[in-house]
Amino acid sequence: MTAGRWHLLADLARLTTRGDRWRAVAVTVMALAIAASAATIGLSQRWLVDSTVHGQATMVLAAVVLGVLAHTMTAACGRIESNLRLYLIERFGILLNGEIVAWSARLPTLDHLDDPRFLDRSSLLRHSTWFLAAGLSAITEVGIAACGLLLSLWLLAGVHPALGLLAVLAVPPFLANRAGLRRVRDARERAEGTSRLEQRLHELVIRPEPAKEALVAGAERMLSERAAQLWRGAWRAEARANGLAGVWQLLGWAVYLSGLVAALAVVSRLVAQGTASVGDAVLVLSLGTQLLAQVNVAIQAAHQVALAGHVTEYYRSLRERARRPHPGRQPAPAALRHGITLRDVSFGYRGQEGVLRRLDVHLPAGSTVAVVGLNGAGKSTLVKLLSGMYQPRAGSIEIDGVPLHQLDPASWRARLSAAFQDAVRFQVRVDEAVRIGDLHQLDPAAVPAAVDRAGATEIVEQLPEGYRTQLGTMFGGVDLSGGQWQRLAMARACMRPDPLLLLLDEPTAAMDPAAEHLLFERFARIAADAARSCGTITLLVTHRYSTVRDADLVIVLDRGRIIEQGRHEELLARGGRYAELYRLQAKGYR
Ligand SMILES: Nc1ncnc2c1ncn2[C@@H]1O[C@H](COP(=O)(O)OP(=O)(O)OP(=O)(O)O)[C@@H](O)[C@H]1O
Repeated sequence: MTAGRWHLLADLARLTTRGDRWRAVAVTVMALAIAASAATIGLSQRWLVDSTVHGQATMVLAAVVLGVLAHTMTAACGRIESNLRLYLIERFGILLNGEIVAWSARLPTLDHLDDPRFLDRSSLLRHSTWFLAAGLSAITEVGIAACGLLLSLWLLAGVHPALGLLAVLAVPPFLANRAGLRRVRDARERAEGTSRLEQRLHELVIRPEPAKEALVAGAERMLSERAAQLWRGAWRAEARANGLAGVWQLLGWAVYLSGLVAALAVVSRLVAQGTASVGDAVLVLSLGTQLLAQVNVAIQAAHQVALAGHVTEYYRSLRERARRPHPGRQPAPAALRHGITLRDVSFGYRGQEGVLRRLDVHLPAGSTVAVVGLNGAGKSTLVKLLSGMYQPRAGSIEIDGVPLHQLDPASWRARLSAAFQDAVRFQVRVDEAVRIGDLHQLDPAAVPAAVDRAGATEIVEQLPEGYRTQLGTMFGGVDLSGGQWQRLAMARACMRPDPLLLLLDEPTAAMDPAAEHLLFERFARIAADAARSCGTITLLVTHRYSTVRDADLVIVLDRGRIIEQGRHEELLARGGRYAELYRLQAKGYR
């Protein structure tokens, strides 16, 4: 184990005991008491045998009392200790899980969510909180088992120094165990990607939205069989590694057991020669078998520590990533005065290039900007860059002349409002689903006002319990139509009173034309008010050209490039790609 991991385990040890120091101390005391009583049992047995041989009745009685006390202490302390240990492990697991989720959510951009390595590691980490927690308590267990071992060896060496060699024979089971467990750990790590895929396939069959497509296509059987196949594959690989680890362990134990048999032969000889008592032989038998148990405990605990030590590397890297200060310190401006300027901006997702190429455009403060283009042109990607979810690979985005990466990401996001085509269907109460748009708004009137701005009041009034209606059937609530969900998403986007940038990425794709028309009329008024008060820019991504006629600026994207920009009339008059697409769509409606 590297110094870094020890460092981290020490960190985690502090975390585990945080707020529960006394329980942690109690566990350690109990474990020490168990280790001491194991040796006492051996001693009482020797005492019992020797006093019986010498006919010392009082001593026999005292040895029996000591033995009973030691056994009682082992049983009682064992029970209390294991309960306390479980309590600490579970408590720590909850704490750690909360931290992992909070750290992942704190990362300022989204590119880590496109990285399978990151996803595998964080999934492994979330599945391993028990290992981490158990690994920590295992550190004390290893220490205490080592103390117990030393005590037993000291007593054995007291009978004959050669018996102390049993300690050396405990090394092969340790090494064999380590080799086997390394295989198990590697198998688990290799299987993590497969188990994520298996989980995903499983969700496609058990969740209502994807399940309807799977059912229509008749693919549900194929999907569940594929999921089961993946699960079996991952399980077999782990089972194989476990089997091999078992073989290694057996080999290690075989070495130790031969040593124990040899130790018994030595002590029998000593008894025959009269240099050791029968009690000594009983002590060797008792301690030798207990030593076996102690070594076993130490091996299990060392296994836990090794597993925890490995996963802690991921824990540390996630923690460091979440704590790394963002270079952006400046707060977002109170109002936009000039606007947002993209200078030679290029971008590609992980391992890709050319999703956006050399964009140069100025979005004036207070304007309404429409972005159009064919599927895959890069429209949503532009929205993600403007919201700071991803950073340009080249060029810069400037907010009133300040590069976006110099702004504090939280402060910039607090001044954004957004509604997306694939809006999240929050399965919570209606008022909560809307309030998520701005959790800082404490005024109870803010939710109905936002719902009204999004033209969704009628929808809410028709629900059985109005704003208190539970949404989504997964939790016994009501389901909405696609367009109704989108209206709630729009209401969420209306929660912030003074956004600097209102991002609408095909927010009305699921709405009927009448609803869309009404909504855009309302939004035009809202945008105009916001533009007057703080220079808000409204950026609308759409495939419906009829909705962009009134925009101050239309940007036409084609395979990541801006091929045209200007007002609707200018672009029509130019007779280029925009005019072609506009006329094509208008013809379809005639
Ligand atoms: N998270 C991602 N990781 C990798 N590639 C992505 C990701 N998101 C989008 N892309 C790719 O980037 C390109 C642009 O996608 P984008 O969603 O920006 O297009 P769009 O113009 O909004 O398309 P549409 O009109 O279909 O919504 C596409 O080729 C897409 O495959």
